[in-house]
Amino acid sequence: MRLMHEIEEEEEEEEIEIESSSGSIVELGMKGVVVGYALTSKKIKSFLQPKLEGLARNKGIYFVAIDQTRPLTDQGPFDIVLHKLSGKEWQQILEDYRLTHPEVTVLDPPGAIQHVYNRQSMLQDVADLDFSDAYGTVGVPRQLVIEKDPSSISDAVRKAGLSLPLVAKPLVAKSHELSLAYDEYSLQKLEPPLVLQEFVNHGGVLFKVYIVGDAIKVVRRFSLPDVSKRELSRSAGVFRFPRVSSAAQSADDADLDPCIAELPPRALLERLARELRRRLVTHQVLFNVKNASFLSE
Ligand SMILES: Nc1ncnc2c1ncn2[C@@H]1O[C@H](COP(=O)(O)OP(=O)(O)OP(=O)(O)O)[C@@H](O)[C@H]1O
Ligand SMILES: O=P(O)(O)O[C@H]1[C@H](O)[C@@H](O)[C@H](OP(=O)(O)O)[C@@H](OP(=O)(O)O)[C@H]1O
Repeated sequence: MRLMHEIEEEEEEEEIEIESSSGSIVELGMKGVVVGYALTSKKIKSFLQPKLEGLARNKGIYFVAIDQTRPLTDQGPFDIVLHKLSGKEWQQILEDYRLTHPEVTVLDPPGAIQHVYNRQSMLQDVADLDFSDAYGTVGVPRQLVIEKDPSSISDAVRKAGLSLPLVAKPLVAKSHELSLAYDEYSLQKLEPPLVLQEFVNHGGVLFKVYIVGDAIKVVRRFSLPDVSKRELSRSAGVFRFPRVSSAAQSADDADLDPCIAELPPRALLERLARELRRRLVTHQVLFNVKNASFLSE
């Protein structure tokens, strides 16, 4: 991204006109920041809302839709390319564009996304943190990656010594996709590639932490309730929980026991954000924090 003072110094630069996503022609002069976006229609609906566009416009930030049927280099000029599309062809287009336009910030480069899309590589960074201080500890639940062959799962689980119930998540992250397997026999019903994690009782509440730059925002969400030994012994099967802890599950205003409702200490989040930012080369960090009982394990 060009810095404001650099833009101001470019005295000879011509004013440019762009068509904003609302369709109106915008004269940018020398001060605007143009964000070209390539998003799914789902993401446009959830993210690019009129309120955001208005706020951004007031700050001189303009969102411009990228036309995927035309070469990227023929569009813009952009200061930032914001995208959430997958596919090899699109990745190649972005990589080529980054080479010819090093002055443009691509959010995020395909290589950096691959790293956080895959739950194994993403969680490896967390496991490597070796993070423990006065405010708590951070770790990854005991887990196992199953690449293929559902019939081998129960053997692999036994060998790894994982305890039931087990949480199953697609290896390549798919938001809010989650299943819970209560018994060994049912494990063969799961669909690899996936990550199997020991279920961690956490009081039915979790904290979702959003970090962009120096800004940290924590929200409280309802989660899966604790599983007691008694319940485990009486339950069998695989249960899907596709929307667990999604935005509709907000517990921000719920009247909860302070023991489970207390937000994670700010100092812990700041340190965690700092550490992860060093390791994950993406521009945004988003992670879920279970409550104090999880952190103190
Ligand atoms: N090992 C676990 N033990 C207990 N509950 C878990 C465990 N892992 C995940 N959960 C529950 O499932 C939810 C989804 O967790 P997951 O790690 O799959 O996040 P995600 O799909 O990456 O979420 P998002 O896309 O919302 O960031 C968590 O919010 C939590 O409620
Ligand atoms: O609303 P929160 O709890 O923050 O969860 C988000 C997930 O973390 C994102 O992964 C979702 O985006 P994708 O569906 O593009 O992965 C995102 O989808 P959305 O942009 O359609 O709302 C959300 O589901």
